[in-house]
Amino acid sequence: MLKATLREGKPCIGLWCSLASTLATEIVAGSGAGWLLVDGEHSPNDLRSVMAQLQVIAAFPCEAAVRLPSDDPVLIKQFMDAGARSLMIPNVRTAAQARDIVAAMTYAPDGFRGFSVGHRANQFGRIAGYHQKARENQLLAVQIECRTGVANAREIAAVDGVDVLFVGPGDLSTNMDAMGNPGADHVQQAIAAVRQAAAGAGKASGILAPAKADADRYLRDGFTMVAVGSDLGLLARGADNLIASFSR
Ligand SMILES: O=C(O)C(=O)C[C@H](O)[C@@H](O)CO
Repeated sequence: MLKATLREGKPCIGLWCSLASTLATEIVAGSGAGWLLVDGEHSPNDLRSVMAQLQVIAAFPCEAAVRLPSDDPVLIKQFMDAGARSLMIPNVRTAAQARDIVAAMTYAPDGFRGFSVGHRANQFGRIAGYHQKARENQLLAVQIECRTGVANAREIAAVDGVDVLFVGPGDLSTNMDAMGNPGADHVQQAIAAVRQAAAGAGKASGILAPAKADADRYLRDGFTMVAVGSDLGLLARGADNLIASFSR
């Protein structure tokens, strides 16, 4: 399981599912990836399409992590009830925000996740003790994507219930006046600071790195939850390159 692997400090290679396609996600789930990110932020996904992708991923030894469009506690409740147990939340900037996200994922008395006796997450009431044990199997990856998040990374990493500091290289570089250039020196320094903040709190760090050289370097540096490509990128670039190969 992704959470156990990361807690052992071991890397787990993942892929990003951006096409909002159950079939494409099912194809990618068979790749041997340790986790898949089902994107609800920048992809035309909704609760039903994400649930359909969770259903197909369930057939594979691959953890489904769902990125929500925001830290909205109503969405956290709905997507967790639909079976998402590993969440990625974009643009987390403060420890207080991280604590609120954890609380939204947690049943009372430690949190305020809405209670329902039966849903997909507990196999419609068939998993005895689900509500009492739910926190044990949940994973929270918070995205650090701006200067404020980087500055607060140590405090965010220290929040109980945060498992991963996950760098969004596109947003981070954009928010650091280096749009589209996460390789800029000052952005790389920020990325390293996030990794170090996570490590200092005994937490994992993650990043999306579709270029192999970058992914290899981030893995060497100590990132462990690393996404190394996406269904969208593989299809678009693969199609482009195939057609171009006949026009030379
Ligand atoms: O900021 C980023 O980069 C990410 O969080 C990943 C992107 O949102 C992903 O959709 C690829 O473009």
